[in-house]
Amino acid sequence: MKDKGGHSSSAADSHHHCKHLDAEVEIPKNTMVASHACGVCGTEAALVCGGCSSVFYCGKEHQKQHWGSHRKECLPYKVVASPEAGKYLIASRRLREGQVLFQEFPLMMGPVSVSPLVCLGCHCAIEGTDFPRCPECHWPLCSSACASSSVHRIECSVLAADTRRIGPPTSQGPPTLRYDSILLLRCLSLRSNRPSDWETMLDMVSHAGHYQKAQDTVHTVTVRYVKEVLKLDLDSDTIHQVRGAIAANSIEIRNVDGTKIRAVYPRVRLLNHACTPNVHLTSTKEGAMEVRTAVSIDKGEPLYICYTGTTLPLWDRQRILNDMYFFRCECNRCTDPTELGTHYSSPKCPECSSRYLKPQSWVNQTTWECDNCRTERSDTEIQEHVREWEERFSMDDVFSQKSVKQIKKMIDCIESEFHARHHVWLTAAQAALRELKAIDTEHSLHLRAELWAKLLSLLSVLEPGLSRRRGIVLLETGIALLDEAKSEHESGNAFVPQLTERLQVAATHLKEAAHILGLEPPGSQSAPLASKAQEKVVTTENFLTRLQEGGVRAE
Ligand SMILES: C[S@@+](CC[C@H](N)C(=O)[O-])C[C@H]1O[C@@H](n2cnc3c(N)ncnc32)[C@H](O)[C@@H]1O
Repeated sequence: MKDKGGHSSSAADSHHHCKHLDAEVEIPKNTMVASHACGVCGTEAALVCGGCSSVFYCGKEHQKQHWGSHRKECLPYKVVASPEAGKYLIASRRLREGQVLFQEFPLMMGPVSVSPLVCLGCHCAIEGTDFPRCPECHWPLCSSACASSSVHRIECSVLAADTRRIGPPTSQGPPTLRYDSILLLRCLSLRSNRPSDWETMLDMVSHAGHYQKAQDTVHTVTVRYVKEVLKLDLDSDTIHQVRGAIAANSIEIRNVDGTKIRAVYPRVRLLNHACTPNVHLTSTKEGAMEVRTAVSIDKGEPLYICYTGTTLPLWDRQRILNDMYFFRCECNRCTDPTELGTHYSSPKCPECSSRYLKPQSWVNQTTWECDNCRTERSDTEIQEHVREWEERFSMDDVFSQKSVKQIKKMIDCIESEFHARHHVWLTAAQAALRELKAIDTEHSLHLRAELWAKLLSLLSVLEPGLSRRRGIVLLETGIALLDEAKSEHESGNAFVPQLTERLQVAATHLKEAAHILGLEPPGSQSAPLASKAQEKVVTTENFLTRLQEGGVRAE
């Protein structure tokens, strides 16, 4: 856990200013300054702002003079590039945890590539079979009014060229790739409607060449539909490029009704990937994306989000990154054979049972080896073994009708086969917690508290700092400890020092939960959870006070 600092934001800011002016403004040796003019007097500049590297000064005097206005624009991050990772954002000064770096609206949004029926006007799911269609292009809508929504107007006349109605989905059914063309058409429309956004679109990394080479079905069908059926007046290369850019840069978000849609953002798209992210994304209720640091970040460190989900095993993360983003992840977690001490993807050695097998490299098709008895297993064997266990425990009803004792026995059995931080353990623990919620015995409360605490310690490694998910797990762990303490106290068997200790831990977790969830943008779905965490802090502290006064009664 990172230190929370305890500075007020204004104190932290003023600290940045001083450091910024006194220590960070020396221009790097190789920087060309001849072509730059001082941002104040226009004469030749010798210094660059160390914060954003975008404003130049003839000397410190003018830099100090300019800071009053420049500080509002001086960005805490900047864009750099490398041959291996392309362009990406790095911290341009030390960032404290929980700092909002920027908020921005999408360049464009639209349905996910393969989607169930969704309205092209408001992006809400279309229910039932008797839905209206746009009178011009015949695509399904949730209401006739949505035909005239500004977002649907972008593509409607182009879609209407499909007079044989090959594109519009005919009825409710499984998710269809026909929706893949919608965001593509919207992004292609930027060319004539919003030239500077079109430049941004063309600047995005596109893996179109890979898709074409692999004859990717969705990519091929969509590009052919746009070119050959809709007869869009654009060369095929540009259509391929933009479709590839959308695939590599769009982010899945939730529409107001919870439907999955996707959006491309001008700056968020510059965030590279790591399997343990250090920045956190949240949608605001106005539809902007807020980018916030999850942990404190040193100057020069890249800013990372996780493209795959932090709780997938090693091979699933690598497969997604390889197949969709075309790179091999070499982050701290993927290059550490213990995955930061969690052994998240590895089983116990089947021969000596004293160690966990470790991948010999982080690529697929590796071998896994025990560093005690040197037993080896192939990647395929390991994945199959883990998958078998996972299938048993990923079913929703795996623990239904089971007693607390039976649930505990099944979890113990997993812990004898895998590390207690393995993802099979996580899958099972989540299913067990859903079931235990409905069982109100002391035994159940005890197991709940134990599982939540272990889950929290795992998540604190996989997704450290101020992520919303970690906030929710802190809240649940705090509540579980509080409930356990109340129940023990009511039963009359409680040992007060032990109870006090447990309540103190609960209060710490709940306070942190309230802090993390309180950082979510106003009006977001997490706002009620922040209030709930705050209420539980009060309950826990009252309980503690009464316990210390000796006249205890649990609420
Ligand atoms: C959303 S873009 C990120 C910005 C991108 N680097 C650029 O140059 O525009 C995703 C692409 O960036 C590259 N990328 C992202 N994270 C990476 C990493 N950790 N290592 C190597 N390449 C990475 C991959 O090409 C990926 O498909």
